[in-house]
Amino acid sequence: MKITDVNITPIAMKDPPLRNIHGVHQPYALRSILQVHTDEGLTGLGETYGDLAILTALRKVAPRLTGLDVLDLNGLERIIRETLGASAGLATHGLVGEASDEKSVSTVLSAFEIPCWDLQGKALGRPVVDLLGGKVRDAVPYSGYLFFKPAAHTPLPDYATDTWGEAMDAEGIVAQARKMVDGWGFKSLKLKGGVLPPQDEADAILALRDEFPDHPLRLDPNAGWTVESSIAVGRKLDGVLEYLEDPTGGIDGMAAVAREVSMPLATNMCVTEFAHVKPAVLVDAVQVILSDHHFWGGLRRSRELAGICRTFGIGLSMHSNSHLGISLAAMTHLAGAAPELTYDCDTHYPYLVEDVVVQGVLSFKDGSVTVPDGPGLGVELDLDSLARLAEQYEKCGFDTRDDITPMRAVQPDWDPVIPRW
Ligand SMILES: O=C([O-])C(=O)C[C@H](O)[C@@H](O)C(=O)[O-]
Ligand SMILES: [Mg+2]
Repeated sequence: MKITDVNITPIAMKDPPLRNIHGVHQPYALRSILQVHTDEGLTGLGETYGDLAILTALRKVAPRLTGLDVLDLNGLERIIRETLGASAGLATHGLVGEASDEKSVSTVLSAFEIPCWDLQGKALGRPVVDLLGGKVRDAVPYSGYLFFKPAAHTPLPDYATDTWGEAMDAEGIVAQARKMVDGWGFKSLKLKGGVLPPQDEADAILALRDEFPDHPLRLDPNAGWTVESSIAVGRKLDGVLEYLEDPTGGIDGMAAVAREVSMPLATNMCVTEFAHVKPAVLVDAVQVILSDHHFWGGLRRSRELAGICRTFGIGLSMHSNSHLGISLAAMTHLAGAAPELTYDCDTHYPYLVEDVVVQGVLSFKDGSVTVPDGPGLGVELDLDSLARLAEQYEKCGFDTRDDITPMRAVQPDWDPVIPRW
């Protein structure tokens, strides 16, 4: 089956004012939706970041894929490397570690690899999870992702504010967690930190522990703390956290914290490509790696990462960014076939109010998503929704994720310094 044509559609989806170390989410999050058409009349779906630099790279690669066999993933990688050249360097928003040429290649590779898996599954009449070796679980557990947030964006966007309300202290976070747990059934909780002083965030975790005595808890300040602050929080939360995620920056910084705290340290910032694994292992910097097929190079590479984690006794979890149903399906197939993945995966999905896939296939029950059993990814594009979100992209006025500028609308002297505390 050969690729005949590729459509890449940038879309914008409404997104609540979620806070993080950089600032606050814009009122619209951007994604690129890929439709890869073939000479057998089948179309494969994909979803990745919508930032202009990535969109430009995708558009450069797409015409060169005509004639490629959808099973030839090595050929796909070769074309991408040839097209992007040695200086592929796409800037990232910084919350997933440093940009690099290799990471850019991996990001673009993943974007096209997912539709190829979708096509392979559709051609065989089998779900992607079967192509990855078969199910090790019928449903993939996700964790409830908590964010400090104001009630509304500043300035107010042209749509109604979200239903989550304000959560700028421990009480607000517990209320948000209650909604997540009661509404979605999540069995574990992750708090996005780096917003309040570390001791206040530790207090929010302790409040969550009181309210949810049996839920594994995680805290992730995106490298917002010094080594000293990280150790202080780690000691305060001894026995409370399932893992502490990226408390501080860099492999050496994480190693210094790891030596002094009892809980595992997790990362989606200091080990984000294969070249980072060896230096991290040598100093035992991280005990859990959060995979993310979007920047680790797709499903095949994510399986390789899982094998490396198994080899070195490193735990495997899964990272997320604001995403839609195509990505949720890909994440669920991958996790559904990965025995190494023993932690609940991250997802931003509860914050989503609109999607490009036909509803009904992907739903959360008891915090888990059943692995779709239709051919390929098992999800179908809703063309009307795609057109509406594409129009929203044209009108929204953003072409790149930027959490700093909207923060300055609230606090003009905002300085996104890392580490902050
Ligand atoms: O685990 C993480 O670091 C993330 O999920 C990064 C995201 O960009 C998150 O910080 C967000 O959505 O603001
Ligand atoms: Mg993280």
